[in-house]
Amino acid sequence: MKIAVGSKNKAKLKAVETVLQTLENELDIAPIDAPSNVSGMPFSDEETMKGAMNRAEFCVRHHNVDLGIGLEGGVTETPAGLFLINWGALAVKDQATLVAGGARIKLPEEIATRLRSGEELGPVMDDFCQRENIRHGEGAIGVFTNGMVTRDLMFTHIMKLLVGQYQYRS
Ligand SMILES: O=P(O)(O)OP(=O)(O)OP(=O)(O)OC[C@H]1O[C@@H](n2cnc3c(O)ncnc32)[C@H](O)[C@@H]1O
Ligand SMILES: [Mg+2]
Repeated sequence: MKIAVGSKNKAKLKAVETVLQTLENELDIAPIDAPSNVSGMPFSDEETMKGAMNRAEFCVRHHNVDLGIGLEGGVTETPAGLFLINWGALAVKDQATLVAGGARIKLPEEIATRLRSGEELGPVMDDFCQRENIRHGEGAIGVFTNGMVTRDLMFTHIMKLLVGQYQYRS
């Protein structure tokens, strides 16, 4: 099975490999710089979902693959504060794109304030933790859940929701 993933982020690629390996041994997974065509820091469910769908659909439009996967992180305002959110999309040529949402947690007010003034979560997290490339590893969700749910585990759940829907439809 040929798969293109619209990202080179390590946490995203790990989740895609983990879940697709349970389907088939012969996997050909290509990481692609697919444009999300949304802002670098999406600020709503709608925008984050659109980013995931755009990445997945770009993969099947521009590459000869069976499946295109798009995973996108963002934030959204709620009555309880600014929440970290994630969406995933699975595209197959000439079929409706499947979507699924991930676990969400409230970000600390110190982080939320910086995002509301226009900064991106990736660099803000590295600065906050005084470490590099948190977005490729445990992610903000891993940091603020004490490692209980890391970014790759959260994306693994989204991937299971996508692949399960794909199997149900087939
Ligand atoms: O290379 P891509 O696939 O774009 O991966 P990314 O890490 O930039 O991830 P997204 O574009 O999906 O996320 C949008 C922004 O939010 C940041 N972000 C999202 N989730 C994060 C997390 O759990 N930890 C740190 N940064 C995160 C990310 O670094 C971007 O600045
Ligand atoms: Mg990004």
